[in-house]
Amino acid sequence: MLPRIDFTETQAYNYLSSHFIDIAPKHLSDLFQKDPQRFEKFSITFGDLLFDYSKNRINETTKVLLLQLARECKLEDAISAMFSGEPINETENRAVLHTALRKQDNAPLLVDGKDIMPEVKAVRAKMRDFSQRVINGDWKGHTGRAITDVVNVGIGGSDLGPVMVTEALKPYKNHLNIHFVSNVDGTHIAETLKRVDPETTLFLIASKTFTTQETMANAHTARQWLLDSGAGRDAVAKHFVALSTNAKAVAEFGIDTQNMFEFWDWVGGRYSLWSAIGLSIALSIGFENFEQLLQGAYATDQHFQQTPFEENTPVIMALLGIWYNNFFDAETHAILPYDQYLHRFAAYFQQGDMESNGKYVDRNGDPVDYQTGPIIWGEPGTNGQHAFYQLIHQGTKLIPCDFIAPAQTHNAIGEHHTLLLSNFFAQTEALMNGKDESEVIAELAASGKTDEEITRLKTFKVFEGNRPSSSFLIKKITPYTLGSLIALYEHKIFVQGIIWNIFSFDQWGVELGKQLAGKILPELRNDNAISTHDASTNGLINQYKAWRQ
Ligand SMILES: O=P(O)(O)OC[C@H]1O[C@@H](O)[C@@H](O)[C@@H](O)[C@@H]1O
Repeated sequence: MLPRIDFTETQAYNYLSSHFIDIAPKHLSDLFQKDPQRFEKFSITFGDLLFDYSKNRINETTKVLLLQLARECKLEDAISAMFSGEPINETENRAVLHTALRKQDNAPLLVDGKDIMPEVKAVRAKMRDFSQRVINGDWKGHTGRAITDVVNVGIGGSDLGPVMVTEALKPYKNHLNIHFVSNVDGTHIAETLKRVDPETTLFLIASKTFTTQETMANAHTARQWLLDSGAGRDAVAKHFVALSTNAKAVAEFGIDTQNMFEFWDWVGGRYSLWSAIGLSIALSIGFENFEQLLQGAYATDQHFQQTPFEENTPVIMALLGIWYNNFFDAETHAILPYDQYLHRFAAYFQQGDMESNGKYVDRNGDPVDYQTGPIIWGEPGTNGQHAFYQLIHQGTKLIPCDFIAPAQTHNAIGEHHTLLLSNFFAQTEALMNGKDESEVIAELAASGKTDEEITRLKTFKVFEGNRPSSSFLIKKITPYTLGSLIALYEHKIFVQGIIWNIFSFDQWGVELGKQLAGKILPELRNDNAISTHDASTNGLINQYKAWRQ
């Protein structure tokens, strides 16, 4: 069982509350001036990844107190509980073992007294064999032609991870075209089917439960499309495979369970890209590269388990988040990759973080009286700079930012990467230092402005700075370093959930909307006026009925 500790009642929280009063008025640029060792003190190099957290509104005391907070919340026990397979997802009575999927050592891992590693390895071997056969053309479609296109049909955790990773690792891609269909909006599958050939397309029906409405609707449409093309029923076995925990539902759909890649209820959907759900990744970049991704994540798992908290990257990431969320009252957290290939990274962690820690009930079942998970958002730089950075620099909200950039690019074209990285460095510096009034006045005077103009304009051009950021500089985005990076964020989410005393691995908040949609659906299948809901919902439904076709 996970500990039940109200972190706001710890000694560390008390100390942090008074320490906050000291830190809040301090400017980051002063902290840097006073301490030439600041970068060395507040940065961690882990493999090919440099985590610089020195541009955060902390000093050594802050760090000591935040680490004390983690200890008082019994983080160490929680980490071993997760890795050892205790059922820490208590509301579903399940273990949380996405880490087992990337485990590289041979030690057994028991869940309910049974070693799960042989099954994990068997599915990995099956994925290796299958992906190799599809890639090298041995796996044929129903007319004997090799597969050219793969369509992953899934949503949420059965979509976002594979989408993000296949995009991030495009430089490693082979000849297969990979498509993703998630939305129940028929447009998504219709537009995808226009681009593929029924003779050479393989559908991966990715659903942990194999009951998700969107995925089932899209899967049935895809199967009908195949049959409508003239293919016989036996063609389904050559063009459909399932990635799921639910063998019964897979068989009912008509997919041979031979063509099912299994995973288990101890893998949360949003943590499942390491499982059979990653088959689209293995098909896209080859199994060796998929294994590299797992190995990179395993390196982070070891770092997380073995490194003292002082130098433990996910622990520090999490504690900084708590510092802003619970002391500075920051409501959001921006993830800003300076790498076009990482353009779905923030979207991926919107689910990862917000579905995990967007909860107001604590582990005792009581409502919390403090803030929990932040709103996660972000877009790649430099595009974000020309869109929302205005608010980050001069808005009224404090937005802690994570900047992520590779030192080496996969596309060394002219000076592009140098230009990109100059923006990355400049933004973190600008957010921290800002620009004071005297600098603004000097600049305006140098540009020939009159005294009157200077007086009128100067306040608009001042940047108060003191806006915090952390930077991840990665030697190169490879399957291995990407695996490490994703796992860092996963463990950050875990640490925060432990400290906030919430359950991070269930997602009851997604159920109510599904339930109500199930009730409304039959009401939309006829033309009768509806009066069973509130006035707004009735009004919307009735206008929809009046306007459709
Ligand atoms: O993989 P399946 O079971 O289709 O679920 C897909 C998604 O469904 C949502 O409602 C959430 O519960 C997500 O956590 C999950 O990833």
